[in-house]
Amino acid sequence: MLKKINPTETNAWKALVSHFEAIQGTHMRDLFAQDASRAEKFSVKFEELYLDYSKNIITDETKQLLIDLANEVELKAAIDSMFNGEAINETEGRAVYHTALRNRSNDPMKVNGEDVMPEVNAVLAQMKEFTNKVVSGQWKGYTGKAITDVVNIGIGGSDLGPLMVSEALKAYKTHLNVHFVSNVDGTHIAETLKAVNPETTLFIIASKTFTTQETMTNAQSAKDWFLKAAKEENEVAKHFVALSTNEEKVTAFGIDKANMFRFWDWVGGRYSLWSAIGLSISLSIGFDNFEQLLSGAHAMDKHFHNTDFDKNIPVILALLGVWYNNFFGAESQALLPYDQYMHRFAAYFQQGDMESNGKYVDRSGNPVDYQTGPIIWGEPGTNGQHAFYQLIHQGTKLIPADFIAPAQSHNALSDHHPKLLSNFFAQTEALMMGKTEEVVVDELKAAGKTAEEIEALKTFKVFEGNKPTNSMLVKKVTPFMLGAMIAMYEHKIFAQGVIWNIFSFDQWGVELGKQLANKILPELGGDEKVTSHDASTNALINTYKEMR
Ligand SMILES: O=P(O)(O)OC[C@H]1O[C@](O)(CO)[C@@H](O)[C@@H]1O
Repeated sequence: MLKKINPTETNAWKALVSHFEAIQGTHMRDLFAQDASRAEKFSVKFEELYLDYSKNIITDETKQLLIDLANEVELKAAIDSMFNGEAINETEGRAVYHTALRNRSNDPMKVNGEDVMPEVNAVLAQMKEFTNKVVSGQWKGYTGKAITDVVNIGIGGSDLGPLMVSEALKAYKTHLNVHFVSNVDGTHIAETLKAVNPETTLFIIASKTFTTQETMTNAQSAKDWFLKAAKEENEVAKHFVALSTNEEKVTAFGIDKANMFRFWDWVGGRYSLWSAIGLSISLSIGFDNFEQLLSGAHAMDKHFHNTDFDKNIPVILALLGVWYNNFFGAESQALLPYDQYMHRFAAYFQQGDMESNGKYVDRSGNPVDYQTGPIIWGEPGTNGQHAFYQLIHQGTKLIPADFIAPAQSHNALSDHHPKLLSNFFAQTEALMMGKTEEVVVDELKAAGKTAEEIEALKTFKVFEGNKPTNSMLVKKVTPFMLGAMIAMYEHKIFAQGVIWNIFSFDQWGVELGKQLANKILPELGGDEKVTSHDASTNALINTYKEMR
């Protein structure tokens, strides 16, 4: 079980409060000038990943105090609890064991005294066999044709992970075209169905609970569309498979249990891409590559579990996040991949982070009086540079940003990649160094501006700098490396949740909206005026009824 320690009552937190006062006004420019070993000291290598966190507003003392904080909240014991399969998701009474799904060592991992590895391995074997059959064309549709298209129907954790990974690893794509339908907006399924042929399309219904409104609605529409062509209900078995923990609901929907890929309640939705939920990934990049993804995550799991905090990448990222979130008052965290294939990475971690750490109640059930999870956002570089970087450079908000890039591109066209990376390096340098008034004035003089013009312009051209960034450079975005990076952020989120004394693995905050939608749905039928809600909601519903 996780200890219930209020972080703000630790000695380390109190020391960090004073240290923050003392460090205010320190510029990273000066920290670099004072210490030639700074980049070396504040960087870590893991496999073919290099993390440079020297462009943060930290000193040796900051780092030590943050590690003291991690020790005082007993982070190491919490990590052990997770890896030991304890029911650390207390409000749902469940273990948090996505690490077992990628446990390539195959050493026993137990929940309630029972080794889960035989079941994990059995589902992996089922996924392998199925993937190979579909990819090789051995699996036939109802008219005897091989599958060409796969449609994954799921939402949240049953969509974002597979979608993000399939996009990030497109360079490893099999011949199958994998589509993702999540939104209950009929446009999503309708547009997808326009592009596929019922004879050659496989539908994957991905839902842990198999009760989610969006997924069940889309699945039913897909089934209706399919049966319009195939006519016979028994053909469904050749075109529909389910990924779920709920066998009863799967069979009630009409999917044969033989076509069901199981997972377990100790796999959280937003941590499920490593489970059967990853079937669309396996079909999209082949099972061997899916296994590589698992291996990368497993390597990061071992690093997180066994490495001292001062070299532990997820812990370092977590502590830096706490530093800005709780002491500098930063409200958000940007994820900026300089890799077009990773264009859904930030969207994926919006769920991963915000559904995990968006909590205002601590582990004792009391409201916290400090900030918890940040707002996660981001877009791939260089697009972001031409959109929102202005605010990061010269706005009034502090936005810590993670820059991520591969040294080797999968598409080494002429000089695209050096140009892309020159932007990455330039941005992090500019954010840190800024540009002083002195330099601005010199530049304006050199450009032939008059003293008057210089006076009028100079303040607009000054960059304060001192904007924190982490830089992650990987050799190449391979399945292994992507697996490692995803696991890295998963563990960062967990470590932060431990520090903030919150439960990171439930998501009660998504329930109220679902309940109300279920109440409102029947009210949208008929023409009578609705009066059962607040005035605003009544007016919206009634105006909708007039307009439809
Ligand atoms: O896989 P399911 O059960 O359909 O749930 C989908 C998603 O809905 C949520 O429960 C809430 O949005 C997520 O945690 C989950 O990933």
